[in-house]
Amino acid sequence: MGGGPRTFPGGLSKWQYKRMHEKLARQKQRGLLRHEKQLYLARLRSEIRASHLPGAADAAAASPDLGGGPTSSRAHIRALADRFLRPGAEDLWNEDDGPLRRAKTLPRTQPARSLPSGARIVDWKQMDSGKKPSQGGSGDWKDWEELHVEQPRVRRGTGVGGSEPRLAAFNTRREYGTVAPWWWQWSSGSGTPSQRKEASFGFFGLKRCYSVMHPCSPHRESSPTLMPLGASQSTGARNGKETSLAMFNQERLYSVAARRFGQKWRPDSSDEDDDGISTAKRDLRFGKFGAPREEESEDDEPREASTIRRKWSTAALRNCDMKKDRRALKSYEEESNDLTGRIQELREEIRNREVLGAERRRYESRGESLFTSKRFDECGISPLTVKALTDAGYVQTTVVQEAALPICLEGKDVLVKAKTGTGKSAAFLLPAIESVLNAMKSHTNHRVSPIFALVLCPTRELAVQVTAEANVLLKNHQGVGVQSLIGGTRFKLDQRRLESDPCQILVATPGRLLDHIENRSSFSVRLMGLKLLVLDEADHLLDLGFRKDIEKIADSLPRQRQTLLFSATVPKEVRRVSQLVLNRDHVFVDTVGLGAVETPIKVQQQYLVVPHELHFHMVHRLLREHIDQEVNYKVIVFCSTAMVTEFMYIMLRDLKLNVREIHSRKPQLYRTRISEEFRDSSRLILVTSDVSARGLNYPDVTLVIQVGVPPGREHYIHRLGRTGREGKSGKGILLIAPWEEYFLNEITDLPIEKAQVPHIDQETKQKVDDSIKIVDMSIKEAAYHAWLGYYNSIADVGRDKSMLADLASRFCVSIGVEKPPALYRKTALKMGLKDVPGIRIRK
Ligand SMILES: Nc1ncnc2c1ncn2[C@@H]1O[C@H](COP(=O)(O)OP(=O)(O)OP(=O)(O)O)[C@@H](O)[C@H]1O
Repeated sequence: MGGGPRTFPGGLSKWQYKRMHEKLARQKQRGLLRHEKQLYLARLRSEIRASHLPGAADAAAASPDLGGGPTSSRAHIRALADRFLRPGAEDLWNEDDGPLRRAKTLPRTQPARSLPSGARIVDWKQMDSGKKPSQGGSGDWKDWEELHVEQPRVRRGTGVGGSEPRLAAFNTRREYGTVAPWWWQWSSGSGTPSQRKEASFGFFGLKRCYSVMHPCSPHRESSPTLMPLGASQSTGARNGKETSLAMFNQERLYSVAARRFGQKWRPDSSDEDDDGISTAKRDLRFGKFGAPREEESEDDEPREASTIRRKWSTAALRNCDMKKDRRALKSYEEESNDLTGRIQELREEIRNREVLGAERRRYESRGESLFTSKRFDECGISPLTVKALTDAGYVQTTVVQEAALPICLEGKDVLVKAKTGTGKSAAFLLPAIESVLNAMKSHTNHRVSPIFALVLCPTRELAVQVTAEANVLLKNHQGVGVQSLIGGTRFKLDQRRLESDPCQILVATPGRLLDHIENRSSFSVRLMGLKLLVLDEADHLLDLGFRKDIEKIADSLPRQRQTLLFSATVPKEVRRVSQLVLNRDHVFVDTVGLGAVETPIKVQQQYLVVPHELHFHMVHRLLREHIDQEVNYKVIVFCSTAMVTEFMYIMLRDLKLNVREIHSRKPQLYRTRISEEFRDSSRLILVTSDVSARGLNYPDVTLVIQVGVPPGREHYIHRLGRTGREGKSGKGILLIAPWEEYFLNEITDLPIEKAQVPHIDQETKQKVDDSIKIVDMSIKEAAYHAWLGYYNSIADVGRDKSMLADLASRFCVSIGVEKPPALYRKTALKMGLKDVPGIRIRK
């Protein structure tokens, strides 16, 4: 394994080194966020303060931008607004920023699942009704067996079973969901909570795009934007088109924001004096967009405002916020030109959005048919590539390919979100090939053979798969090559391969790529010609575990390049950190849609709540049942850790099931061989860990079983996505213990149902118990340690150490170990498990 000359400074082991990096990355992320918040609040404070200083009006006239410094305050506000309010950035909003859609579409009596804007609204509803999501489950598994065996199928969320009181603490997410928005709590006004909630809905329902300025707003309480729903709607845009126009009207946002600080805003001239701009001009600016004028939507200064302003104005940023030079006003013609350009931009944005929306509606109305009517020969890609595509059976584009290809081929940076199994690989490989072909035309230096396109994948198997797909697409292009660079192979061999067979497209895993960058200067030189960088499974690559490596890699690549990010899941945090690699003007292509179900519609999703002690028996039972029903079965069983995977594999093999295993503890050659075998066969079961969760395209998987809670919602979606690919049907089962039900709160928007628990007869139970017995004790011990480490790292579970120890003991029973194996003192210390009852320490 490994093989490369990776050195770990300070004599650290690989794992210590990895952990240290993860910790540093976490700290860095926290620091960045904190810094950004502080900066933002400081800007706001300085604005308010400036407007209240003696002679502020004069000063404002003389020096309208009191921000000064490297970035002016208004420029910073504009930058933030740009980032958070551009079309498609809705998912960057925090839970407490309020609902995303207009209030009109969200009748409060409507069931949460049918609300278009999804989970956020559910939280508010829960808050309203004081209802809590179901917390089923009994404490004792023996009682449970009697109680649950013939339990009728109940849809989750309808409140089944009683909750296990001491496990209620796990429902932290639910608790967060009910916390009032921070700006709301901040409010100094009176009123009943429900009234204030109405007000907040009204505010965001009407002009959510303004709320980025809200933290500094000194007049929240009496602003007309805080009116009840009905009233606020009456001042909203008058028809559908106007609504969308108003949504994109960023100038208007800046203007309103500036007014909130007692200053005026001037489109596209953030640092300029706004004096002298006539109302007529302002009307011209806003009237054409169909949005109401500022005067119509913004209230006068409220009474409480001055008090709050005074309070805030005590914060001082001193001279560093003072603008030094006064800038010249733009001429009227320049203004008009700006405006015309802006209108054009807005029109384009709206058209793009309409096209994508229409495409998505078509996609959904076809019952999630994967393909569009657009053919590859209409996409502007090389005829030789089209020929290769046709040979491979690709004629029509899929939804994501149709949506992403034109933008990628334009050379723009793109972040693409599309469901699992919908053809994202081709959507980034085709632009990569085009980019290479273009670069080769202009490349004249034959001494070094540059790598023009680099694709990063989080796992080795995925990198191998993407390389294979690229090879298929390149088959008619003489002189264009693709290679993979993955861990688990010998570094020297990689080196020789790269030198003897230079490629233009490289598919790599981050760790091994970094080894080459850091240790081979000739390799870094080859990367200097890079034109295109792709991050497949981008959210994972930008996650804490990889981020440091990605940052280092990005630092060693040319800044003038195109970057494409692809994933089936794009959480908010990832949208934020994606700016590490994307340029500011990147496009976000979301073929899933905000509030839409993120999993393939044709995949039936169920969950089973079974005590830990019976998990292995239940997996065997489910597999047997599936094998009986499905002639060409092909099943993937996901386990939480590599060692639990190993345990499960040995047990199932002993039960005479046709089973294979892939996890990180296996040598790479073995992993690749098994992966290929599983891809090409049917009537096979693959037991695996999260190394197989993302991107891997195993055709015709009929069932995915997830044993225990996945680390997060995204993991659940990606694991499930191994079935129901290319628009086919499939089935997913999540097997959890009663205390793991907290996870269901993370996937409330997915169509998952509680399934009837199959009965396990005594004979089957005995058979499984016997197979558990034959597993080697060292594997059981390792599985226990790994299990403990896994759940300790999950915040919802790891918080209460004594409970964790208790649950781990129950896991021990399930793997046939009476007494929990002892931990090394150092490990226990690191995990915060020293002196915790139930945790044994090695002497
Ligand atoms: N235009 C097309 N025509 C026919 N088949 C296609 C087309 N595009 C992709 N496919 C096939 O669809 C399957 C899924 O593609 P791919 O692996 O790229 O999905 P994905 O969206 O990247 O999935 P994941 O999110 O799991 O990574 C593959 O078998 C691929 O060959």
